[in-house]
Amino acid sequence: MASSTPPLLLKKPVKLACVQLASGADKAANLQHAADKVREAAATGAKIVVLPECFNSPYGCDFFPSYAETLLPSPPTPEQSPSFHALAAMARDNNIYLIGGSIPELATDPTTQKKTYYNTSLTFSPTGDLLGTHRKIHLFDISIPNKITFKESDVLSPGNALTLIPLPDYGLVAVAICYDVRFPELATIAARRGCFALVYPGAFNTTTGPLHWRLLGQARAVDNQVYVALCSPARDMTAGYHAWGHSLVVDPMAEVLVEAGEGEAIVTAELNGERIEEARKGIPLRDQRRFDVYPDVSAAGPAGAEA
Ligand SMILES: NC(=O)CCC(=O)C(=O)O
Repeated sequence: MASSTPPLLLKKPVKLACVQLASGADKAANLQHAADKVREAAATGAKIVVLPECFNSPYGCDFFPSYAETLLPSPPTPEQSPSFHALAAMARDNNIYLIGGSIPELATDPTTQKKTYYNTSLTFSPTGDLLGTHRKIHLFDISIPNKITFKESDVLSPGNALTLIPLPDYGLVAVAICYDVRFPELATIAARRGCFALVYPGAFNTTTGPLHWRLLGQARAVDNQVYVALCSPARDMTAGYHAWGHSLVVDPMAEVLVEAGEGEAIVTAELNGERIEEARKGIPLRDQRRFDVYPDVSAAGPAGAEA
């Protein structure tokens, strides 16, 4: 009997671009600059374009409330969320899938008027329709003496759902944000549910960036035999937070296909479903797992609230 070949997770090859964007304090200027850079990225032939974490504001707890936008009910009005409408237009005008980095989100309880803030990523289709929303699940709370202390949870609340977004032309993509990359279970669950790529808008810093950014990108790729894209803001030494930069794309064998420096840049890579299948045939982890010895983290639990 002929053995059946599994369908490719990525239906056809696609160019993905990470836009390592320089942003400042002026939101309108940031949105205009993002639109210019997304157009430039699309002109390279990229059909999936990724922006960085907090692309429309400086990154920091002091900034989240004043830059936050209301996203629900969806679609918001242009007054509630200029960034939502700017991202939708960028996707539509360039005929691309746009993984729109992240923005601070404000959710106001209609009964109590209590305000809750999230770090939220929006993904749009080439027709400008919202395909998925990810609220950062793992908040960036760290303290490394004499180096860096950061506590997103002082202001932000965590999201509670893994996000898998179907891109009709290509397949499923998993979107998570920055510190989420440190949690391998999240990536593994997304990969076992069939994504071809794990995409993380991020903003690592100059202490952990050199040690962990590339390593984590490669680790998530080699663990899961999928593509990984990490997209950072450009470094700005005049800002309060110094982003690491080094946006990159890693292939399913953990080879870094492309990596930016610290300044503004657009990096692109071709993703091909055959590469995922080759990696999985050559090193057949998927057939060798020992769920009789350890549990399958993707089998149970509440993590599955997809886009
Ligand atoms: N914005 C973030 O989540 C930063 C994460 C980070 O720098 C890390 O070391 O993790």
